[in-house]
Amino acid sequence: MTTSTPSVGSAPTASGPGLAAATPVPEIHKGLAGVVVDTTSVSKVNPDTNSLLYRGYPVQELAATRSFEEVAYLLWHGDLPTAAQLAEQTATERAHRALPGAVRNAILELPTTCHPMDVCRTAVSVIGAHDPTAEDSSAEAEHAKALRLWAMLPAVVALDQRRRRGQQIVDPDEDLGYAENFLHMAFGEVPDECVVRAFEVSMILYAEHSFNASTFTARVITSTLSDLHSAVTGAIGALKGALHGGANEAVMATFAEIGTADHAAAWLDQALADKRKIMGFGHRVYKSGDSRVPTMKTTLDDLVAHLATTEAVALDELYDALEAAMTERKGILPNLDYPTGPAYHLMGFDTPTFTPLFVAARVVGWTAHVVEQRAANALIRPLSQYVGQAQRAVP
Ligand SMILES: CC(=O)SCCNC(=O)CCNC(=O)[C@H](O)C(C)(C)COP(=O)(O)OP(=O)(O)OC[C@H]1O[C@@H](n2cnc3c(N)ncnc32)[C@H](O)[C@@H]1OP(=O)(O)O
Ligand SMILES: O=C([O-])CC(=O)C(=O)O
Repeated sequence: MTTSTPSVGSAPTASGPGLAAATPVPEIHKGLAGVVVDTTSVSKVNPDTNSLLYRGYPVQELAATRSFEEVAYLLWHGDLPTAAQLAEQTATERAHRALPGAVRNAILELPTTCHPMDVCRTAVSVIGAHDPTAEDSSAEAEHAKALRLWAMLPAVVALDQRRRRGQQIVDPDEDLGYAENFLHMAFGEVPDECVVRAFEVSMILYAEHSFNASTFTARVITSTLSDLHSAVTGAIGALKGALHGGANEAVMATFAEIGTADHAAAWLDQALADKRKIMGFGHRVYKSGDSRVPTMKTTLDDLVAHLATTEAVALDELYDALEAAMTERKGILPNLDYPTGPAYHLMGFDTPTFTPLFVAARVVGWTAHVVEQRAANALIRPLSQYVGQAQRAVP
């Protein structure tokens, strides 16, 4: 429903259609912009220093030196794992990679006309329905469920891409690390180390980002004392939108529309004249660049140099040309979805699979927030300013 927008600010009174003359106008924070709603110790996004810390560690350093498995442990437990802790987590993760038959069948029942994010969302819901500990909200049970869900999501994403391509499903390989196994299940082989590392870096960078829209959704759902799978299912719905995770898919659509680097500036001028949002640019919190982009862009450049195909080089040139034009015209910089889109394309993923890859990474952050929200819960229920009809009698 569209209503007249109340003034944003702290004007003391308002008058207008249907409002009593002296109704006080509260300060409206449209989109909750600038509002601090709670504390968190999972990650710190600092737009002033253009930095992102996971449990205190700079994400760039983690991406350069650590595995995604180690980063997942860090986000869930607050500290990097010892060798024994990592070994225990790894054993559990590898033991839960294969999808239960009911989950696999539920995915295979879904039409290939639906978006892969719908498949992810449905799969998590089915996994929850079959989990005998679904209603156990102790921190221990929540961590165990989070770990199993994280272990299963690569199989969900890979299976869905393969069935859409009419390919045989590839079973997980317990001898491979998380990233290698994910790529093995998606493509039937483990690609070169450069590709594996690029994929792993993207997973680390995508894993967590404080109170973004999908994480906040997970926290809202948790705040009602609902269960972890419901929280993740809702978060997937929030991530799907093009203003959030769906932008990595939309970036490739933009590149396809532009074609080649020499068309980027003219395309952008027309798109801005048409008041279009340019996907992969801008951010609610960072206003002078997304802290994760330099790492992911270097990773993309490494991938392009490694592949050294005409297509890869042309895509990188188009990337640079659109970024340069957008910076010059609007001063709006890329967010993480801008380099991950072309990187996933060059790795061989189908474009609609990009946002499910984000899901597979962000499930770590979401579930860390579910546990944190539950530990110090308050029902999340903001207020609104009513701007509809004044009270009237039913005729
Ligand atoms: C991993 C992630 O989820 S990162 C985000 C991924 N999303 C995208 O890439 C989608 C494109 N980007 C956007 O739509 C926005 O930048 C958002 C939604 C991410 C953040 O937006 P907000 O903080 O709400 O800022 P808002 O949309 O009000 O933008 C402020 C101004 O910059 C403009 N602007 C911001 N981003 C863009 C963009 N990508 N293209 C064109 N203009 C933009 C707006 O039009 C607005 O201009 P105005 O003041 O003249 O009206
Ligand atoms: O923080 C945000 O609003 C969006 C984002 O970059 C993310 O979720 O990674």
